[in-house]
Amino acid sequence: MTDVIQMRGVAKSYQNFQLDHIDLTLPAGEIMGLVGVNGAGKSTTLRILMGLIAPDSGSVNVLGHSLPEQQVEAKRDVGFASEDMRLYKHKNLAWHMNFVQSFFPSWDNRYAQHLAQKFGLPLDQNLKGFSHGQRVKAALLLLLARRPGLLILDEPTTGLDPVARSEVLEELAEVLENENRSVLFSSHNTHDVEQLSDSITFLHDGRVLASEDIESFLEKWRCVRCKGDIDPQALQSSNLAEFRRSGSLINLKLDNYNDSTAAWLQSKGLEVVEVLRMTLEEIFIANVKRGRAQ
Ligand SMILES: Nc1ncnc2c1ncn2[C@@H]1O[C@H](COP(=O)(O)OP(=O)(O)OP(=O)(O)O)[C@@H](O)[C@H]1O
Repeated sequence: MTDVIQMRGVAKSYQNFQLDHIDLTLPAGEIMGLVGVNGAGKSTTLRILMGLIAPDSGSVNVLGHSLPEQQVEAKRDVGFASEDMRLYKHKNLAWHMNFVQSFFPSWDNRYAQHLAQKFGLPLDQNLKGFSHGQRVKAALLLLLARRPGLLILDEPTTGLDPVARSEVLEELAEVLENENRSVLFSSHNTHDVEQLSDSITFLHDGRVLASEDIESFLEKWRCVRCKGDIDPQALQSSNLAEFRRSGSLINLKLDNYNDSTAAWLQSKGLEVVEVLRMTLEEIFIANVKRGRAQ
């Protein structure tokens, strides 16, 4: 399988922020969520991939094209949507469809009509009268109908109410399920990512904390409740993300949990009371806490 995105050692410094040697790989046909809190560096990473920002160092390859040298070729087959993508409020959706079609020979008009119907978008109404959710859907339609080989979406669900968010996600999930699409999208929200993605990259403070398929994350992380008294220093391990006393219990958040972990805890004098699976949100927070401590 070929990779549609390869970033190697990409760095970018701003006055108060540093994107720190980012390695990112997206295999063809996969959907990856880039998750991080505000200011983690998600937009900067996506903008570097679109050739909108030049990195200070490192290499970037998109759809087999080296950036920035071959960005014209790369962009032809990439659909990029971000919050600052402007649609013309005084034109209707049909006008926008014609407009995009005139630039992209790959435009699929039947598919565009199908999506307009599916998203419930009127073709003849000026976008001024569209709700925010309708505008997000219109922007997605204009991207998807170009049938790009790679979609890069910067926080596609930001600013949507819960109902519109769930509609956009459901429709996007359905559209993507039926197509062999490669997608990289950013989000603050692990629930959005869980619905859509095959894999997740957690970004924090300009660094990649972890990057894996969702199943692996869910398999490897556990919250372990133990009885006993122990100095946290005695449990120091790169797998321990959190140590918290709660009454007579100790709560541990552990990465790379396996059969030998309980035996290891017992050897430290702890009695394992309960082992719980963690949600992706809990795993994200544990990753951030561990990242801060390192
Ligand atoms: N042109 C710039 N000049 C200086 N600093 C910048 C510039 N662009 C971004 N930054 C800084 O880089 C950091 C990362 O910003 P970025 O927009 O990539 O984060 P993000 O993860 O997308 O955040 P959000 O979720 O809030 O959109 C921020 O601290 C921001 O202030």
